[in-house]
Amino acid sequence: MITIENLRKSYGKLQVLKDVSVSFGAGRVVSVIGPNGSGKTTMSKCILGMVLPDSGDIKIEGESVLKKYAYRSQIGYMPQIGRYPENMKIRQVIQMIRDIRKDAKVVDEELIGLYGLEGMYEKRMGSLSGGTKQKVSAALAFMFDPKILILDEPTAGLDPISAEILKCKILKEKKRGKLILITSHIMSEIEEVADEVMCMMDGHVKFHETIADIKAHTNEERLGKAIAKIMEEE
Ligand SMILES: Nc1ncnc2c1ncn2[C@@H]1O[C@H](COP(=O)(O)OP(=O)(O)OP(=O)(O)O)[C@@H](O)[C@H]1O
Repeated sequence: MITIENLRKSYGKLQVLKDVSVSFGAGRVVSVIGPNGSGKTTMSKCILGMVLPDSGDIKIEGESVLKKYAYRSQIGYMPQIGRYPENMKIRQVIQMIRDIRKDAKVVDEELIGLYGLEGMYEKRMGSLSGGTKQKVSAALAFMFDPKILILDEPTAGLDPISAEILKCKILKEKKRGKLILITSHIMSEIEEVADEVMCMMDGHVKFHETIADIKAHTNEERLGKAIAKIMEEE
């Protein structure tokens, strides 16, 4: 579904992506892991067209998406920290996005309901707690039934019940054939929702394997231990 070929990106002298090639298939949840600053968000932003790579290509269903924009309506994005106009009410933000996406055939309001956001519609974005802002971001990311979801540390700041709601939603959408890329540092969470782990290190793909293969070839039951073993080995 997404194929990344020889992607490179530098910010000034800092080479953040050094020849990244990887592909992700439909109906999969892929956890993108790696140390802080290893280039995970930069790769996601390249897929989203928010950062232009210096070289390489990104294809979605076989077609290059570089310098194009129509494809973005197929991607739902939940940023690490959602930034919204402070003065707008939740209701207005949701309405604004719905107006921008008037063309959307499906409007999925499941998370709005499960998170009880209607009850908070008149609150201004600037007055919301970090977790509530995350809930708005999650609801918006899933709203237009995108084929691809990119979720950057989606459960950070969510209480356990709200995190559980999001994990159930991720698994439900995966079953419907979506590709979901999740950046997370929480091993237990990765183990619960992901099928594959892609590990970035120093701008390269360190490994990209299914969780079952990672456990099998390291002979470790716990994913955290298995990953630590791979890091030590290489
Ligand atoms: N717009 C930018 N201008 C300059 N440097 C940047 C920019 N965006 C990111 N960087 C740098 O690129 C490197 C990779 O950042 P990136 O956000 O992709 O890492 P990450 O793996 O997502 O990290 P984290 O786990 O902390 O979220 C970092 O050193 C960061 O400071």
